[in-house]
Amino acid sequence: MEVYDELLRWAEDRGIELHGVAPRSIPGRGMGMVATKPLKANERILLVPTSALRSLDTVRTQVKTKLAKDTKAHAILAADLTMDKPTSKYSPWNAVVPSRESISSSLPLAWDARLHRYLPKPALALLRAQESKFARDWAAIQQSSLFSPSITRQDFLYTWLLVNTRTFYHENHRTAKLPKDDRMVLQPVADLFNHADAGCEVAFTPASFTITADRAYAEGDEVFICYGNHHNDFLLVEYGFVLAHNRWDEVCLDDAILPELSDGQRDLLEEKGFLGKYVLDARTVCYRTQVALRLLCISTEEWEALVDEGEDGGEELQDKVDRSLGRILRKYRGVVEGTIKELKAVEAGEAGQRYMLSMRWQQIRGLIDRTIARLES
Ligand SMILES: C[S@@+](CC[C@H](N)C(=O)[O-])C[C@H]1O[C@@H](n2cnc3c(N)ncnc32)[C@H](O)[C@@H]1O
Repeated sequence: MEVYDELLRWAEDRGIELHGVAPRSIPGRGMGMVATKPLKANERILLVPTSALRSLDTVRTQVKTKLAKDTKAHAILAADLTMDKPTSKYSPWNAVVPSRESISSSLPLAWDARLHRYLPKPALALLRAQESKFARDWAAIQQSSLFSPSITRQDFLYTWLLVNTRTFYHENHRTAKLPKDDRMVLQPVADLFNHADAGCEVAFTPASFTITADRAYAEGDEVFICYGNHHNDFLLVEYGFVLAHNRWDEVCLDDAILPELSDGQRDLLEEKGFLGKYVLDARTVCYRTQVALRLLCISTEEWEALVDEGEDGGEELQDKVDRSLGRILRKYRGVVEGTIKELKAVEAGEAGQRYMLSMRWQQIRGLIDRTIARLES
């Protein structure tokens, strides 16, 4: 625990206040914050003064001057972290952030690319977007004379992913003029809070960031914040984990529904703005799915009339739609089962990465099973 004691001393020197919480190692989650005494709802548990943030205002002058003017904040912060030496003023913080191995094991961007095809569709789309952001930022580093000798792609990928998983949204008079995705800061110590689908309140003013208990916690409880209302495909790609219980989780049904449609039906759905992005959550299928399924149950003319009038077609049609959904989900369940089986035979990547993918597909299967059971009840 020595490095954490050192971090806390360093944090105190910078005006960071912890009240009733302390960092602890949490199995399966790296480090996390734990209540060191009973906490009451609305009790302030952390304060980080703005002066303690690592932001565009604190990066080295050479990073600012040598990178092109349009370089994104993500790349600037990552470049600045890459330049930290063991003697850096941030070394107590650098000593506690996850290792290179832990980052590259957990985040799909750093995985063996042969595993990417096993990501669910929304996760793969997020990964492709992340790949192009990283390529843009890596190009900015390579085109500059910032690093001499130059750094490797792996060096930069590590700090880029650290920034990806540890930054907080922050606005000041300067960043308010920048695009939203450039308004990011690193917060030593606050970045040790893990995520849950509901958690403590995070707020900022020009003077500080604060974290306030959302409810009472007993001594020893892990205290979470919520990184956002994210489904598990998002958490997997952006943060490298999935939650076992996630009220925001959802499953994309495109691969279940699109194959059921004829070319003509797809064209029609596209024309009306209802092609794809079909989503199932714990309670319901989305409106887009309801509209698309109706096209499988009635004539094109009847369907167009319903869509144009914004009608649902009544109970009898809803029964047909529910039966159609049940049939499609039972079929898609077979596809999901096939992916889980296939993953058992895959040798690419690490066992833990394949386990994570398998766990995600099992969650998808669970959501499908619960929906089938609900439709049949
Ligand atoms: C802001 S950091 C939180 C502190 C981090 N656990 C550490 O050891 O430094 C975010 C990272 O923590 C991990 N994490 C956060 N919440 C988690 C959770 N509920 N389950 C598993 N890992 C989690 C993920 O690796 C994520 O990328």
